[in-house]
Amino acid sequence: MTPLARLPVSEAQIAQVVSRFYASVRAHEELGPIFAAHIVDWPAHEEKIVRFWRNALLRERIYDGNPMQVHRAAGNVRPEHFEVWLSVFDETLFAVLPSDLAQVWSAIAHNIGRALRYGLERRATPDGVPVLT
Ligand code: HEM
Repeated sequence: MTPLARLPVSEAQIAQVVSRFYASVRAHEELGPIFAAHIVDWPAHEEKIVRFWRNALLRERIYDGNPMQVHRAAGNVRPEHFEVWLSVFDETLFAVLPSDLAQVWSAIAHNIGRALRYGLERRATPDGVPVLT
């Protein structure tokens, strides 16, 4: 599959994954409080994330946010959280979707997670020089 190919996933499947994933996140001992510190309107958050995934997987131009900036600005999102987030996400994908589809979406999520994590690790200093810690 080329990087620009659309994944054979339906809008309904994306909505189902997002809804089930955030239900698990809300109940998760470590992730729950991180999100609770930011999200007051869960339906609005989930709608935004559905648009994010429809943009990433179906190439629909319906999300134009900046996740890198949002995660940096959140203040309580740390690089080590990505592993936990991705394991809950994988659990959700394989529970909801046929496994070949879950596999491909999972690989895409891990790539995005790697990029976001890298962005968090390279925290910029006031003079613009990244701190590589
Ligand atoms: C592959 C991994 C991840 C993806 C694809 C992802 C995606 C997103 C997206 C698209 C948003 C909305 C950005 C916007 O407002 O436009 C968001 C918000 C958020 N994410 Fe993530 N995320 C990931 C990992 C994480 C992790 C590891 C954490 C921390 C445990 C996290 C915590 C949050 C929080 C708290 C918000 C809401 C921030 C706010 O509205 O102030 N995310 N995420």
